[in-house]
Amino acid sequence: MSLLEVEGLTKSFGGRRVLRDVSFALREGEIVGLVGTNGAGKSTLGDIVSGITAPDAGTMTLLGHAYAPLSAEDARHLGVGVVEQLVRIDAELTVAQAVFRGTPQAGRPQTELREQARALLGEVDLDVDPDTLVGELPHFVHPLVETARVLAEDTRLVVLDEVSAVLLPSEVARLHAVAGELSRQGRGVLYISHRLPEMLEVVDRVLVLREGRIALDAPSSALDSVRLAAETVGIPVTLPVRREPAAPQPSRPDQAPVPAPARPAPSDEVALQVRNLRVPGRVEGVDLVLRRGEVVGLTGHRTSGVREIAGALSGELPALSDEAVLHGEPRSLDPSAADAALRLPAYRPDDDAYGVDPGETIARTLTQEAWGTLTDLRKEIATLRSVINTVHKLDVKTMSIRTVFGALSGGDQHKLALARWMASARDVVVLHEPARGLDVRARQQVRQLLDEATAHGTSVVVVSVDPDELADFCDRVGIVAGGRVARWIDTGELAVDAVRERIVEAATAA
Ligand SMILES: Nc1ncnc2c1ncn2[C@@H]1O[C@H](COP(=O)(O)OP(=O)(O)OP(=O)(O)O)[C@@H](O)[C@H]1O
Repeated sequence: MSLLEVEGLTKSFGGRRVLRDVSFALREGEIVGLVGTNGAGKSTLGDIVSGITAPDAGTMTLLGHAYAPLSAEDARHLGVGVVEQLVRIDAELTVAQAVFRGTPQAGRPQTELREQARALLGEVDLDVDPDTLVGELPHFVHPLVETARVLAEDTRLVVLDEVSAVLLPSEVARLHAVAGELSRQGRGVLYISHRLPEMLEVVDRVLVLREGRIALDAPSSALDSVRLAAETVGIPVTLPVRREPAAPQPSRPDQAPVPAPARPAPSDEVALQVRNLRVPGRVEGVDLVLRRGEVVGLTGHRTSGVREIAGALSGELPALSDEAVLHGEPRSLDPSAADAALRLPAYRPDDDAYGVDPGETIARTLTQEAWGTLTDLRKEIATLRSVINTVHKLDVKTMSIRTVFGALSGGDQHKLALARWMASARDVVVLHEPARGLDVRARQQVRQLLDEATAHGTSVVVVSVDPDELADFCDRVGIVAGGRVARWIDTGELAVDAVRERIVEAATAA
């Protein structure tokens, strides 16, 4: 039986029509993937289904009854829950209170909630004490707490909006186990993601949203990630009725988004050398050599020490080393060492609003100049041209450069913030999750930003949970475990898929 039926949904923001006549059905026990480019309208559709946004037109039914939620709370009462990647739970609550907030049990004493919360956290495989304050948890844990909350309610349908974007492969596997369990219980899942290979492992069916419409509705068994990427960006492919298990069809190069060409090899000149890097209790004896123009990736479990290595390089954590040399100049890993401190600039997409005022226009965000102070018309025209070029080059979906930054889709915000940051990136920099939440084409655009920077001699340390991002962007990838780099994977001679597999294998074993 259909759990959810959506008929003719339409939604516009300002003059931009985001959804046009969207119709689909989701059956009980079905896990349906929703993909599309940045700004395609996936979150908008997820928000309508989960009551956060009202459609302009169209109807929905839930288990055969008319369904038109007035708010997210209303939707939850009617049986539809949502987990958003950027959910921020009140820092003052305990984890147990967070799990039960908005449910009939909310307000019960902590002693009563604790054991039930522990069981639910166990279901999402989250080893967190229910008495911990939410403010003490890293942000990536919030969506998992939120998933436990969905389990606490009698939710018939769960919308997972890019929850996997910030998760390690092992954590994604847990999320998939939860989705599988929901499906076995006859509940439905609408799974929004840009991480296509992983998504295809769990969903039964995939909807591709393109130009506001459902451009493809196909069983996952008929797709692979290359075909799905092509469908996402709108290059038509003919789908076989089912996948041939013995002989997978080779993808024709003209069907796939064009892969970025190989980056020129980094120079032999050493940009940064650190010997025996230590962060007491977390990192032990890491040696790092970064050549000029090289992109080196680091990944590992949450407790592996990978974040601490990055924190030591960017001067956020006090650290020790036997030697640290930046372009031949001795440096100190002690952040308080005045002029000699290493303190590499670091970009983090999960910094609140990327350090950008969400109410500021795209134009001002990119120019970082107060308008009205420019007196030279030619300079003003050149500045605006460069803003328009960036918006075009990065394919940002907006009708005007005067649109406020906060109204852009998550992926478009991230692309612009990264472009702004990279414009002033020099020398050696640390990038955390540079492709987080980006569609297949946007990833190539970020790769291009990196290529341009490295061609000018910038060297980059990429810290990431995403094996595809690491395989695609980096010359070498270090798998961190137990406070050390357990293994280096050279990406140069291997196809991206093979590198991805090695990273997943090594990171899972470490
Ligand atoms: N509240 C809003 N006000 C104005 N425009 C909005 C609003 N919410 C969404 N939009 C616009 O609607 C379009 C679709 O946004 P949406 O967030 O649904 O895209 P998405 O497919 O989820 O993208 P991403 O993959 O980048 O998260 C974007 O162009 C965005 O700018």
